[in-house]
Amino acid sequence: NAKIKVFTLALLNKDDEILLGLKKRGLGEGLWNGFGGKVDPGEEIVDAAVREVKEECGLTVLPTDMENLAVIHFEFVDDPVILEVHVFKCSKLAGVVEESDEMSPKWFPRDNVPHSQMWPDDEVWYPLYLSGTKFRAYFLFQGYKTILSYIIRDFYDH
Ligand SMILES: CNc1nc2c(ncn2C)c(=O)[nH]1
Repeated sequence: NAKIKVFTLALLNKDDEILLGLKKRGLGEGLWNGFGGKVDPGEEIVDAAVREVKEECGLTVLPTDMENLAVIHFEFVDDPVILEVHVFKCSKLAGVVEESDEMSPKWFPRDNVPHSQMWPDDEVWYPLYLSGTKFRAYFLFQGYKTILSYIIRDFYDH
């Protein structure tokens, strides 16, 4: 009785930096991550991505400037809920970065992010983000720290 929960994840970059947020509560608390969250019922995924960026770091992004990078499915042993994370990247940002209840934002060099304080899967697929390769991926987790197995297929359009 698998149930799919759809999330967004936006990787915002400017020149050679990426904006990450330190999650203050909820799923991924204490980890640095891109900005995103749940997609509301009836909401377009890209619109949810735009909404979450605004809510979590104050920046305004146009839906047309959100580039689809990946769809990643996360399964957790003994948990029927599968997370379907739609990863976007965007480099056309407007507004001023603001701290929110959810996130403490900080700019990092794109090629030097704090992987030891990020989701373990990020280290696996982050090089594809840096090289701009579109991909689909599946990760099987045991708890939130251990990856039991994963598959990465490039160019998820087909
Ligand atoms: C489970 N790994 C994982 N989950 C995420 C991520 N971003 C949002 N969510 C819910 C991520 O990077 N890894």
